Amino acid sequence: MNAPLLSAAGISKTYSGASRRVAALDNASIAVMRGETLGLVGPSGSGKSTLARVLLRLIEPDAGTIDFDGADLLAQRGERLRRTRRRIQMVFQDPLAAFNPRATVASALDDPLRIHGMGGREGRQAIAAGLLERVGLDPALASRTIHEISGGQRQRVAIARAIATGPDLIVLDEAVSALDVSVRAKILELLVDLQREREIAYVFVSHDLAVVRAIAHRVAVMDAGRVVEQGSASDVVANPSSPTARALVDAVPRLAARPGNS
Ligand SMILES: Nc1ncnc2c1ncn2[C@@H]1O[C@H](COP(=O)(O)OP(=O)(O)OP(=O)(O)O)[C@@H](O)[C@H]1O
Repeated sequence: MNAPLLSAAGISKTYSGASRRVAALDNASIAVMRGETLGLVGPSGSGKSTLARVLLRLIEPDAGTIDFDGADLLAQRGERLRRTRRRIQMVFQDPLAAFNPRATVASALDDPLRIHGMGGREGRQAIAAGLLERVGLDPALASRTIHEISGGQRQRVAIARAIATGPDLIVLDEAVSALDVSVRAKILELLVDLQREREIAYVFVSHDLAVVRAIAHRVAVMDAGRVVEQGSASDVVANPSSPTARALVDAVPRLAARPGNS
């Protein structure tokens, strides 16, 4: 069997505030294969976002190891880490928070290309136009500000920015949760198409099991900072083995009623 693209093992993280300590991750482990989508589900506060941010090296864990494509991710610093960052991108729930709202779409796309030294100024403009087209946006949107486009368009720009550097992995944290149902379906379709085209792996964090069921090959179920169950998306939905997964499935009657739907 092939080695996973990313494998995180024994990850623990405690937040220490002035008055209390929160064990957000407690010995959590996941693995993601190249080109696959791992759905990360669990109740509110179970540690999904913290684990996503640990994978992106936005939060340093207290314990654990992360292997990314055969290298120790947590040991990487400086130029070595910068090169890896190009290969692990992110899309978050609220693109308004992720972008400077007064920046133009063109500059939002130019940033990662410039930072990673991809193309000269004109080359980057052409790449950005191609990216916009690929995510289903009119390249004429390039001159608008992030503030001036719709939520669905913003999320497409976020996806364009994420794929700009040719990543192997994109971590998506509630990336479609704020979108209405029809826009959500189109964005999920785009993500699936991009994955097929470019063999990108996704870690797809969502509180919505129905959405995860639609996009993920495998699912990891989190509770209280631990991964309590991992399996194929159809198995976890049809035969949840942990009380946490059972509760998530029961909360979506439509899913429980259609276990054979794969
Ligand atoms: N910066 C922080 N400082 C202190 N505690 C935090 C911080 N971020 C998260 N926590 C706590 O850590 C735990 C895990 O939070 P996390 O956001 O990772 O969970 P989650 O599963 O993503 O939740 P949700 O689905 O509600 O977004 C929660 O108890 C949360 O209150």
